[in-house]
Amino acid sequence: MTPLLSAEVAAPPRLQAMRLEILAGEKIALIGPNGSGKTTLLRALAGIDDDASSVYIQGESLTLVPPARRAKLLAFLPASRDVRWPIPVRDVVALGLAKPDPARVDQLLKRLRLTDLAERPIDRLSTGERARALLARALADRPRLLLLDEPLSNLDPAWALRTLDLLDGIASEGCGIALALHDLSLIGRFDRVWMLDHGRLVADLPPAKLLASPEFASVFEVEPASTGWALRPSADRRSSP
Ligand SMILES: Nc1ncnc2c1ncn2[C@@H]1O[C@H](COP(=O)(O)OP(=O)(O)OP(=O)(O)O)[C@@H](O)[C@H]1O
Repeated sequence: MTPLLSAEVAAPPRLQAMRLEILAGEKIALIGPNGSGKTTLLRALAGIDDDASSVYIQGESLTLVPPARRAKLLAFLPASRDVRWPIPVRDVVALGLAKPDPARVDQLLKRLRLTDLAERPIDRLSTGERARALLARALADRPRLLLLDEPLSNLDPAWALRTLDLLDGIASEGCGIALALHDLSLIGRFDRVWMLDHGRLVADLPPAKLLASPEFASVFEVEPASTGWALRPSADRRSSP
């Protein structure tokens, strides 16, 4: 099957070279400790930084397509929820569309339960509400590939699950998704996991295999416990401060 995304990433010194593919309808969880390179990788795949990466979506080179076509191919959601402009939520969502489509904006506001907040300036929303509004903007033009940097991090448990359900529906229509997250309990919702460590792709595995792999044990200093996760015994914990 021809991949939806085909990329050779080269973003030294923060990322080592890696070759990546995403199939249509595939959902990838991107995990790794703080500073391992998740944001850098998503930005490289989105063609944001001026690096030597080569990214093809549906066979089209990201560096060659005009901006309007690019918006149809991919959307990138940054991890920051910081929006300083007092723009109404409705208008923020509309910014995700190449052509005006008020019906689509209404549909997304309803889907993300933002209709009552539609006229409120986005800088006067809670962080989680703002996260939902920014996600709505990313989804607006129905891009083929979604690159989402920690979209669940400010959401309450119900909204994290609703968002995953929403993404399941979008993936079932053929959209590819790569999503950075820290909540390891959610990786079972994804088809594959890319695990980064110090800028290197150290595993590309289905979730169950990843969790059982020696790479997981060595990269994350945690292990499953009755309370969720527990720190693994390690030299730095054994020594007194
Ligand atoms: N603008 C920058 N210039 C130089 N180094 C940077 C810059 N931004 C990030 N870095 C470094 O690149 C490395 C990867 O950062 P990146 O933000 O991609 O990590 P991450 O996995 O997304 O981390 P987190 O889980 O904390 O969000 C880190 O060591 C970071 O300090």
